[in-house]
Amino acid sequence: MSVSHNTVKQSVSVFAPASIGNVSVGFDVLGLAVKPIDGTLLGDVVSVSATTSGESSLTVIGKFADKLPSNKEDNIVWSCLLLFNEKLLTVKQTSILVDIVLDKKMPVGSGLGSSACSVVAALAALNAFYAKYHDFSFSENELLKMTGQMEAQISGSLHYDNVAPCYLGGLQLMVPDVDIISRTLPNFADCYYVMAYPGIEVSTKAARDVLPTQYSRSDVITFGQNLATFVDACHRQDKSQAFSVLTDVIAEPYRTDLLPKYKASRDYLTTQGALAVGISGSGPTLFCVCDSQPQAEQFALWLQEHYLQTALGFVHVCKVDEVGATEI
Ligand SMILES: Nc1ncnc2c1ncn2[C@@H]1O[C@H](COP(=O)(O)OP(=O)(O)OP(=O)(O)O)[C@@H](O)[C@H]1O
Ligand SMILES: N[C@@H](CCO)C(=O)O
Repeated sequence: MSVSHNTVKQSVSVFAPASIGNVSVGFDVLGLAVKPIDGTLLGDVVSVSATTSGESSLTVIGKFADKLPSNKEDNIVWSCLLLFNEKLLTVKQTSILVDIVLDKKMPVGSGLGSSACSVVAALAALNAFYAKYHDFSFSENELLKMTGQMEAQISGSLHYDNVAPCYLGGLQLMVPDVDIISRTLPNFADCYYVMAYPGIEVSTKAARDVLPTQYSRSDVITFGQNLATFVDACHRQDKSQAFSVLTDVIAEPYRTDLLPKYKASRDYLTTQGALAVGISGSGPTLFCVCDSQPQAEQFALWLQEHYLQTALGFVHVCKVDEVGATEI
């Protein structure tokens, strides 16, 4: 046996998946992690390694690297390192110097939880790196709080509906309890989620600015009834009941004008038998639910032809990602 004298570089890589924020009935309080059935990594990857230069660095690679600010201080991954070090300083009176590589696979302003993918992959990778080489890690809840803080910094408001499913996997319901933050709901194992990103950008902030500040009593009642019925149906595994109420009265009616071809596509897919169609997060990605793979593939082809608007667009047939952020 030969013995290598090269020192093995201390390194950790984490993948964080795309997610559907809101899931139509849970504005800011429901989110679902998804993964393409063909094995495509739909999400960001962050690698953290021990630095040899005496100072931390950030390198951004990947298909959508050029959509991010060129200045590292404006990249949310850099803010994650600063926050992680601030917390470390508080509990361990120390901080780390690392080289970070962000593989930006997710389009920005897509409705797929792009900033959440970067935030979750970065904080989970830093935490795993510190656990592996320094024997300490923040708890799941502490880390989740940090992801929320970073998501709020970038989007201007604190909502966990992308970071929670991205970190924890599955279907997540945000609860108003800081010691819990998010609960995993049962989802429907035989369902497919066709995700169609048209290739245009809609900023979360702009899509929030078009929303009313007040709602009518009838909308409030419909919202509460749909969300409660959906959550109850998930627990009872009553698929037809769950998807029959997947109607958004809070955001979708005001956002459709920002999404060319959305309304016509939703109407077509619904008449063709989709269980539900909605806007993923703040758009422009459309999601369509069905419980047969051939039908999902057929809808994917249709969306490819009718919903995409630029060469950057794509369609994926997905299932629920039950795992969330994972070391690769
Ligand atoms: N690593 C990063 N990933 C994504 N956006 C980043 C990142 N670093 C900085 N940004 C900036 O943050 C802003 C993110 O905007 P926005 O909240 O609309 O995007 P998003 O989180 O990608 O959207 P969505 O949740 O709809 O996928 C953009 O201006 C982008 O340039
Ligand atoms: N709940 C958020 C998701 C986007 O990050 C919204 O719809 O504005």
